[in-house]
Amino acid sequence: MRRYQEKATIIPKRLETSQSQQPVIITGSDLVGSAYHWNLDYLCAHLGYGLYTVYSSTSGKFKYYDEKKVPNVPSFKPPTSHTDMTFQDFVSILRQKNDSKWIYLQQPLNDTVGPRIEMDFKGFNWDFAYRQMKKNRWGPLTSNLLLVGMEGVITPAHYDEQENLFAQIQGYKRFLLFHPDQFECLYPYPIFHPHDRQSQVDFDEPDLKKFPLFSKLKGYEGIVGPKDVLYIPMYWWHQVESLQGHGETISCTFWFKAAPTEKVVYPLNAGQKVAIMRNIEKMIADTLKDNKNMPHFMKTMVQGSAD
Ligand SMILES: O=C(O)C(=O)C[C@H](CCCc1ccccc1)C(=O)O
Ligand SMILES: [Zn+2]
Repeated sequence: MRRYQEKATIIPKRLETSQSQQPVIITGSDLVGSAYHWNLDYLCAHLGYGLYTVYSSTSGKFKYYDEKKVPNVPSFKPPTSHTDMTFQDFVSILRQKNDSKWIYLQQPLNDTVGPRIEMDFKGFNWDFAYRQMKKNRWGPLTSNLLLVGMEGVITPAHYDEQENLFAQIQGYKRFLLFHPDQFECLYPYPIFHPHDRQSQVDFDEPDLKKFPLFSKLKGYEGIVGPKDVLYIPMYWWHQVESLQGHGETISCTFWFKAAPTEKVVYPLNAGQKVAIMRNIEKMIADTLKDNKNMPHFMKTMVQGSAD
């Protein structure tokens, strides 16, 4: 956890998820056992010639942004660019070792893949995946994202709105995870901002004047290696780093929709509060139309009610 807090809680290792929406590193699941032999050469030979989205960054950090929201912030400067290319082209750029250029392939697995990859994909331990889905009452599986990163790439702190079984195939990734109730310490961007769901705090140079509560952050840390599966509960913040010295990383995510909320039980849990805050923020943004008034409007709303 380096400078972020004195000591992190180590993410526990288990044989499967527990029903408590807690992060665990699952060992021995063989969730992607049929892909343990995946490496760059094998993927080059068998992925076929479909196009893959490859992000590039000058800083090694790949802060996700929603292109559809860029018009909302005229001054927004995208921190990464992306192009679509064949996997073969991606690997040849990767092997040029041009260290000023950081690249990161992030592509949902689709039916353009060759027959060998399709066979490997069919060979995933789907029983295990569906057992976790049923046990935790998640919604349906939505997508499998193939991630191939240079060593050293970082995905800065953000949260996703789906449950995630994150399978590591090659290389090592350090995860920092933070419970949704650490919301106040991570200063998310406004919902209308392209960096919605991302933290405004640069973990390497935190501006503690602007983000004082960041120094109160308490989190979990875990390193996933080949064959490990990390359960990232929905709404949990996470930052991911491909560790130097272990070569490029290959991962595959299994994203599931949220469990349908049957009866709302009070008190609400932290994730439900995030969902409600997001809905309210969206309604206000839609009503105000002009996002500039948002901060003042919300401050007035809160301060006006202060007794
Ligand atoms: O699996 C996760 O949730 C991660 O954050 C893993 C992360 C890459 C995420 C890419 C991504 C793209 C668009 C939206 C959300 C995430 C990594 O491994 O570097
Ligand atoms: Zn994520």
